[in-house]
Amino acid sequence: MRYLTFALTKGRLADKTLALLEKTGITCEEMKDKDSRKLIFVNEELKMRFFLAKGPDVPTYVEYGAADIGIVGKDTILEEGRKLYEVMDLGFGACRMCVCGPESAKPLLASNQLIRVATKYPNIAKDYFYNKKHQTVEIIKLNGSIELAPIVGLSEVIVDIVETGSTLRENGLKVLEEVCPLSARMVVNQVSMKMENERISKLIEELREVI
Ligand SMILES: Nc1ncnc2c1ncn2[C@@H]1O[C@H](COP(=O)(O)OP(=O)(O)OP(=O)(O)O)[C@@H](O)[C@H]1O
Ligand SMILES: O=P(O)(O)OC[C@H]1O[C@H](OP(=O)(O)OP(=O)(O)O)[C@H](O)[C@@H]1O
Repeated sequence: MRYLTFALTKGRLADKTLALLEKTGITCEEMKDKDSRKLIFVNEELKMRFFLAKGPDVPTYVEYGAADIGIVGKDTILEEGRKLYEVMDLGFGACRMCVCGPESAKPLLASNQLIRVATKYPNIAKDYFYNKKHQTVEIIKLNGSIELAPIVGLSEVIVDIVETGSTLRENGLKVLEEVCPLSARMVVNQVSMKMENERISKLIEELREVI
């Protein structure tokens, strides 16, 4: 039997991902050691391999077949636009992709004026405004602390993740429009889905039972 390889997302989603896998009996104790610099972990008994990667890299590993299965946020799946199967909503990591800004930016969203949109998600932002048949927007790519942009005058609005709403509140910003709900998803390589159908289907069933 060949090894089934899992690409898991580092950071916020990691602990919940490992906890969920553990509920189905998929364990990898070594992976919990936060001080370890080891990159790949093997469970010989289950014939499975696991590694943690930056979110945007997870769909890349899965599309190329370097990982059979990935666990990653829906935002990253949409942004990366890779060829893969999204097979399951895992429920955790729930948040929303939103257009946010100061209340004063609301009329701009309904006008024909060109607006600047700062975001870590340029493809999601572009698609959203294109589908809304909105006026052309200028997308400004940032890598973090996106809420700063309208405060310092870099953009009129932002497209970003909202979870509790605290970051917006503490910076005098509001949700102006909702783009889509988000959560962690399981994704599968298109060839692996055929070649390893039995093992992957069994895994999906087991995950369904514990979610
Ligand atoms: N409040 C939140 N903010 C950001 N992402 C969230 C939030 N809640 C859940 N998520 C999910 O967690 C993933 C982001 O995880 P994390 O915050 O570790 O990465 P990141 O901040 O984008 O990475 P980095 O720190 O490398 O820039 C998102 O892709 C999203 O699906
Ligand atoms: O609604 P909230 O619960 O406040 O969560 C949303 C905030 O969390 C994320 O930022 P993150 O902490 O990842 O930092 P970053 O902006 O540097 O990416 C996101 O980009 C928002 O800024």
